[in-house]
Amino acid sequence: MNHILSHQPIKTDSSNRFASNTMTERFPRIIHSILQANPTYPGRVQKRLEELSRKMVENGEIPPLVDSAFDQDQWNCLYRSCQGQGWQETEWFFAETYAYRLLLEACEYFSTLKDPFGPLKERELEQGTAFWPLLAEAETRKNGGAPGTPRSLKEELLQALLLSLWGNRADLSFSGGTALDTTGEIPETLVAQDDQPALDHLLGLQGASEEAESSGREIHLVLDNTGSELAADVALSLTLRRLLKVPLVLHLKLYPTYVSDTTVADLHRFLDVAATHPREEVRSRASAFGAALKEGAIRLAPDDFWCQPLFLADAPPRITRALDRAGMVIFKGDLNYRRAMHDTIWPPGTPLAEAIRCRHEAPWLFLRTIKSDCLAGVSRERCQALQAEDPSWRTSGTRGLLQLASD
Ligand SMILES: O=P(O)(O)OC[C@@]1(O)O[C@H](CO)[C@@H](O)[C@@H]1O
Repeated sequence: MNHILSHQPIKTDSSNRFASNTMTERFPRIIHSILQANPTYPGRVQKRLEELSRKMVENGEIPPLVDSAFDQDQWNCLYRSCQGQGWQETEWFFAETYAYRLLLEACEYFSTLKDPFGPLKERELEQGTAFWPLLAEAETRKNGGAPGTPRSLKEELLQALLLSLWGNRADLSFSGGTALDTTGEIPETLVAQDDQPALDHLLGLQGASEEAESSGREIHLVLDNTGSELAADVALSLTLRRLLKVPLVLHLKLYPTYVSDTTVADLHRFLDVAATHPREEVRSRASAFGAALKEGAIRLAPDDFWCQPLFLADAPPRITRALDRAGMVIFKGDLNYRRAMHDTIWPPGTPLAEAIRCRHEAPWLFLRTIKSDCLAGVSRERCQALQAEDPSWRTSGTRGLLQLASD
């Protein structure tokens, strides 16, 4: 069995093969890729990274942060939950998230602001393929109503949501990114699809003008990876603005983490490269997004909460207040799903509300390519059928979900 059902967060021990493998093999491979991508790191940085990798492989004790930093006290408080434990015998959500913070410390990020994942992110942008979702959005916008394109506002919204969902496959902490599926149809590879209630709610937010902001009709989008996924999320943002005329708030990571998770710097770098793309559609979409940022119709909300091993039920008031102001919150990706569902493998059929364990004023929509075992809200029958079809369905990144949690 790859995983054991329980009401507790996934652990990095033998009870969960994928989590255990993350700490013994996958994260050490990420450290190795960072060393290769940053050949000019001084010896002391290389040594710290190699030591971090060795400790993980050998199930060494998880170390505290040692360099002073703005968030050191908070992390040392969080660290107490695992003090004395080894990397292969603790909660996965904490271990993995903290490992990325230790990686930043080893790379002296806060004294150089040099993103250790920068070369990897840049490589994806240089390929040019990262901008493909913007071409798909431009195509839909141009051909609206033509044969084979969305005929209704609902269909167009759904196509943008699915483009964003499958954009989550391109995640450098999981793979080098794969082609996006933008057929717009709901493939059978979605294990849950609350598309109709989600679309009905989104349509109810339609605002004729910007007064929508005061009436709690903002749509909040909690971003995930930069590159291809960000392109799909920029396309989704532009579609939501064009069709619903609602203001958007994009939540991002305050500093680099999980290899390709989007920071404000990443978003501006993405727009700068898109502005010089050979395809006019990409340049015009980047320009439209930049204009929406400039006029305040799209706002950015970076926060280090999204870099910490805290579940949404334990979010600080500044985050809760912001999300409760929304007309809908759209959470992108696997990590944010884990954050909402207490990174637990809930018994099949467990309702989302039971897994989330906190009240939220706005409906929460999850657009996730499934890359880890955490799951809720999927029936026993569906789980059994998926398991019979492909035992790796929970971690292969080939299944997705579009789930709506409304209190
Ligand atoms: O949030 P994303 O980028 O979609 O996925 C990130 C992630 O969930 O994917 C891996 C699981 O395969 C984890 O190591 C990591 O937390």
